[in-house]
Amino acid sequence: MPRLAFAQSFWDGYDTLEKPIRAGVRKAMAKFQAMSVAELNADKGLHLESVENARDPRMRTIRITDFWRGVVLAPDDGSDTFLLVNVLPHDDAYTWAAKRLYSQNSATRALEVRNAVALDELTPLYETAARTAPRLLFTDVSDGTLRELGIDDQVLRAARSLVDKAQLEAFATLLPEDQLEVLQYLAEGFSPDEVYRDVVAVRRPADAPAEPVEDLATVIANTSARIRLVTGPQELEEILEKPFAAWRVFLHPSQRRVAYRASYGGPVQVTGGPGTGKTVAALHRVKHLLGRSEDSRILLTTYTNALAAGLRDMLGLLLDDDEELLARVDVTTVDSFAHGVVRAGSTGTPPKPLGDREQRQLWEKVVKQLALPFSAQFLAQEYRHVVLGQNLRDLDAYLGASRRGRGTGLGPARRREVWRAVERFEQFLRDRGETTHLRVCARAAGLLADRPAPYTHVVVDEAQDLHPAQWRVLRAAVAPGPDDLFITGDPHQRIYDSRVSLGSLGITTAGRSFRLRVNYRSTEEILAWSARLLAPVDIEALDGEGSDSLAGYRSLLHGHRPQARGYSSRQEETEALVEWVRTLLDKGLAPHEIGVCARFNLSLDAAEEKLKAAGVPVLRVKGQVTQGAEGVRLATMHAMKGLEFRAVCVLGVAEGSVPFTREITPREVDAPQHDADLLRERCLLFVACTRARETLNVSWSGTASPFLAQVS
Ligand SMILES: Nc1ncnc2c1ncn2[C@@H]1O[C@H](COP(=O)(O)OP(=O)(O)OP(=O)(O)O)[C@@H](O)[C@H]1O
Repeated sequence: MPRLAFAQSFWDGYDTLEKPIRAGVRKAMAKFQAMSVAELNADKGLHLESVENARDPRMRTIRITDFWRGVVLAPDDGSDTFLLVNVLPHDDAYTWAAKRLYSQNSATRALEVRNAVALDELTPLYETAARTAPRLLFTDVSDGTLRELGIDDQVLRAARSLVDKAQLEAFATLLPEDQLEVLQYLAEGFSPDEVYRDVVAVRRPADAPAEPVEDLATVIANTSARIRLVTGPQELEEILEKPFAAWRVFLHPSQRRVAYRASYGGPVQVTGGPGTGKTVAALHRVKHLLGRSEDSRILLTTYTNALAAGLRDMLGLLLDDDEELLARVDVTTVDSFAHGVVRAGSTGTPPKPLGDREQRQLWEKVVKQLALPFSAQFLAQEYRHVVLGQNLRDLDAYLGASRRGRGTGLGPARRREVWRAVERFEQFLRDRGETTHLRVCARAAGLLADRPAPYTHVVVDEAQDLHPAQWRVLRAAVAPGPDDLFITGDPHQRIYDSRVSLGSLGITTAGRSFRLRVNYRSTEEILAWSARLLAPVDIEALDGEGSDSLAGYRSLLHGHRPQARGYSSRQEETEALVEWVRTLLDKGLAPHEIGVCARFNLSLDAAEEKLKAAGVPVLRVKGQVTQGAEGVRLATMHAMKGLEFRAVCVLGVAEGSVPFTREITPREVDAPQHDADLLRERCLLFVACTRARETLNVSWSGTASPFLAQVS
């Protein structure tokens, strides 16, 4: 019996096919599992036929319905794997198939596809223009180097005709996948060695013979990043029945490498810009760790309860709702976990954690009572960054502590005054039966330190915002050793005021740090626009050592440029929002595929009212997102973390609001804190904008936010 495989190009369109066409696909595919090659060729219903004037002689089409045909790559070398590459209306299927050429990449050994006809047509035009260009894109890379990286004759000629990155992007949909990625990395300025390591080596099979083996079945087996092999009728039924979630199956090689490495010597750090599949990598790591031993117990954490609920659903999907496996994973936030530990270790009612605003009020009371020369804001920050950040328990520890990163110097006399304030603050909390989340974390870390670690592995998503007190809980939840911590995060998305040096907390990732660069969520236009928001600033690395960058960060998707527009009044801006939402709904977007966000809940109230009045269903996202409920999602910028929508409108990006003046410590009070506050607000806008998959609309009334100066 022949074997059957599905290319990613087929899945890209599968979910949008109508029911009868999907049924046709299932019926046709079942035949591939039931008949011999000779029977397939003779089957009248399937009508397997070759494509006239095809660039690839192995191209065939098959009947799906009267009007739809499947495009199949058929082996002609005696091997037995058929590959379904697309399903299209009859005429389109033939045109598409005739232009495509499948080939094996000489370096990665994977199967790639190109639009050979378009490449032949376009290259000479670009070559003519290139003759008079002052500089070509790949001047500095020799033919020999390009060939070692898998570039073949046709692609080499095209590459030599390009003058800049924009032209490379214009070729992107025509070029073979792995070769395109090699060229994109080179165009970003990565050295050939780095490109070999990050693009070729991660794909090339470990046991690849010196000379490529060319039979189609072997080449298909080398292409797990883009092709799914189906082993039996049950698997076929399952994958065609369920909505297809590409992230479950087709990992980018850089994702697969980090998630499925058998074992690491210690903590691992995976960074990458928004939408690069860090959460997906974390989930696959959980799957791998569960499969390694029946004794593994895993803590999977993320930042908010809403995100934890989303992770739980995704994990269920990835593990096919296997109850035994799911029972071995706790998915929660660090705070909830810490509360659980403290609750289990104490009798009586546990103290109630206060929110930021209530804590600020308490600090104000302290300042007033003790008549101190500090502001409540200063004390709250000192307590958070220095006292809790370093887990200082008494005056002596505080007197000797480093206050790196704090702008105002404090001599011993001043420190004594601060400590008096700390003691008074904590006394207030005790008297009122209250606490703070970070104090609960400090307590939980202490309790965990005295007992055997409850987990064999801890996987941390959205790690960039965790406070040292939260890291201490995670450190204590698993014994130091191989595969203890797997950490994913993006320092460009830091939106809370946390500063960490992971090394000083016993979490060293040196030699085990990886970066993801391909964005699966947003179009290149949205990414490039959003990345410019961060261009003027330096971003500290996730582990607190050195800085991070978005070099090489890119998307394979293309679309419209984001719109940024100012209005003369709030009312006009809200009216434009309603119009924008209506246009998207008319285009066929479902309400829940549209996200509207703003810095303040107040701005969302106005938007909600206007949208409702226009008959548009809306749903406020606060904490948990109600599953299944329909409505345009309205969320503050903070609540947008980790979410994504086909279209996003960021409202109210005006001076005074973004950055929010009240949240910015005056420069004269504390210069480093002032800069940190501004950076946090800038990152917040970046997070909001990078939630958009296809459409991004940014608006304001009055004067635009100063952060928009670099992008428009
Ligand atoms: N290998 C993949 N194939 C297809 N889709 C993928 C893949 N990896 C990730 N995605 C999709 O890309 C989107 C972003 O992925 P994910 O949420 O894991 O990224 P992230 O890096 O954690 O993003 P952020 O930092 O912005 O929260 C999701 O819709 C996810 O399903």
